[in-house]
Amino acid sequence: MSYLLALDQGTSSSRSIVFDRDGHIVAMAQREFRQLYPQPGWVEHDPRELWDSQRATAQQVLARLGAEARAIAALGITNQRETTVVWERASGAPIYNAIVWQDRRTEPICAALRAAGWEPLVQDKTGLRLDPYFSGTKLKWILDHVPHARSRAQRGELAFGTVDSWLIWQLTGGRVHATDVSNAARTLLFNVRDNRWDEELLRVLDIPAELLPAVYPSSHPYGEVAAGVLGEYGPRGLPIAGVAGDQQAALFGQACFRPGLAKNTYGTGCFMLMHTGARFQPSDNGLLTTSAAQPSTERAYALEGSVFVGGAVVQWLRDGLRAIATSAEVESLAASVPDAAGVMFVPAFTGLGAPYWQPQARGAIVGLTRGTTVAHIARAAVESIAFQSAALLQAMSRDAEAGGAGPVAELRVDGGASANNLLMQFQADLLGIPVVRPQVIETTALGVAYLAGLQSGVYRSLDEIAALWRQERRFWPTLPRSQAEALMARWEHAVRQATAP
Ligand SMILES: Nc1ncnc2c1ncn2[C@@H]1O[C@H](COP(=O)(O)OP(=O)(O)O)[C@@H](O)[C@H]1O
Ligand SMILES: O=P(O)(O)OC[C@H](O)CO
Repeated sequence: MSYLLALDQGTSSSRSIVFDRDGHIVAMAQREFRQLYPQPGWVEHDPRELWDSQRATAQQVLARLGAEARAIAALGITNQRETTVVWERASGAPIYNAIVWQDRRTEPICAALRAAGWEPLVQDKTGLRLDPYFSGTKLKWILDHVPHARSRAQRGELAFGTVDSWLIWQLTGGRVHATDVSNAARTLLFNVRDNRWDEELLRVLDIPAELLPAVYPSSHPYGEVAAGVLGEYGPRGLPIAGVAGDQQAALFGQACFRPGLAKNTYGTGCFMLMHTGARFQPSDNGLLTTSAAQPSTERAYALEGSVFVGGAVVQWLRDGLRAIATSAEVESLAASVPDAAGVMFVPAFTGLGAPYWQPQARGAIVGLTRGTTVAHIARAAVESIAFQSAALLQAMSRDAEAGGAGPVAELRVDGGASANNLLMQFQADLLGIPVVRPQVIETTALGVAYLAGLQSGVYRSLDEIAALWRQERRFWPTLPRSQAEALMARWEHAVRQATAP
């Protein structure tokens, strides 16, 4: 029996999961770490805590397996994307905290670059936008603000990495400085058409090339875990064989390998990705183009849209309004009324992401009457997750049609909030296509386990992996299309109210 170990370094916790060859979970451990908010709009992690928490969970699952840990054929790494770490090559010490993807401090840098007319070039080469979300301006900020950082970088003394590179460095005892295409694609520095760091973009952002990691396919022999790093049960010479950004890993774990196959992850935010095949396809509808996980040197792309506040709206009901005690309770509260009675909730707490890109928007609850109860607000909150996701899928479908792909036939779902049946049914009703939940919703970790398994010979083909995908439940649309369209029109009206100056 071959096992695969996936390290999933997420925004709020580090997880390690061991899968068997059929994609079943054998052991799992999770640990949270501190979120640091040094100033409004700033979000940081301590890179040492990311590594310590990740290592601790890996050691925990290995200890749980004991002698069976020897059956682990390979290790895969998947991670929160864009988050930026710079460290000293000699000592391995970070020179600044990790600047997290949510951090907005580099908006002035982005605004200056937009004003100088760089956005079309950036979009054409990277598929991204000039937004603080991505690594490039975060790296520039560190080089601009940490004393001597740029000159030290030019002398080759420093290393930059997204979280995958940081973990690879630690796991290999500082021997390997590398990343994969799906992570490099989120930096603003990587030309996703040619799969290489782009000299012109490096010049525009004033980034010395000496900082950059080597870029490999998502299935690749990255190196071996150094002796002792994973404790007494760490298998000797364990190969790091798969690396991918978490959303691309989830697309892979959902077996979306062909154009038109799409998944939506319902976590704190929502991330919808649709595979678009081997051709770079720009979006005309406010989405990003990104590299999908690439198990070989063959190109693979996806369209991506992110909703900033997804399951987080439920956390707000819990912690802000104190309307529920646990996130799961929202389902019964929302189900206690037949509908939201005309209430629309636009949870634009931190602006709106794709396809609206309205950083100044703020939350709005509209359509209140004397009859409105907390149950209606809870229902509208749950529905807002589906409305935002439906707007993404509409944009994606328009792009897919323009690119010659057929319509999206079904939406595969995962993430914590995909457990909410009411939400999933409403999603299917709005979309007019089936919403399909797999048996394993840890698809991020599963995806990178598959990538590592392809490299290490546990799997021989994508078909073999696709055959392992198992449906747990399918939600069929039941609402007449005219009613769904009327609801979407009311949603768009509410969005306009939330974005009005
Ligand atoms: N039954 C539920 N209905 C709606 N939202 C839920 C439910 N259970 C969890 N959530 C939300 O899902 C999110 C957690 O999902 P998870 O996939 O663990 O997120 P992340 O990976 O972003 O930390 C939280 O925002 C939580 O409020
Ligand atoms: O860590 P998650 O699951 O919130 O995902 C974060 C994304 O990768 C950010 O782009």
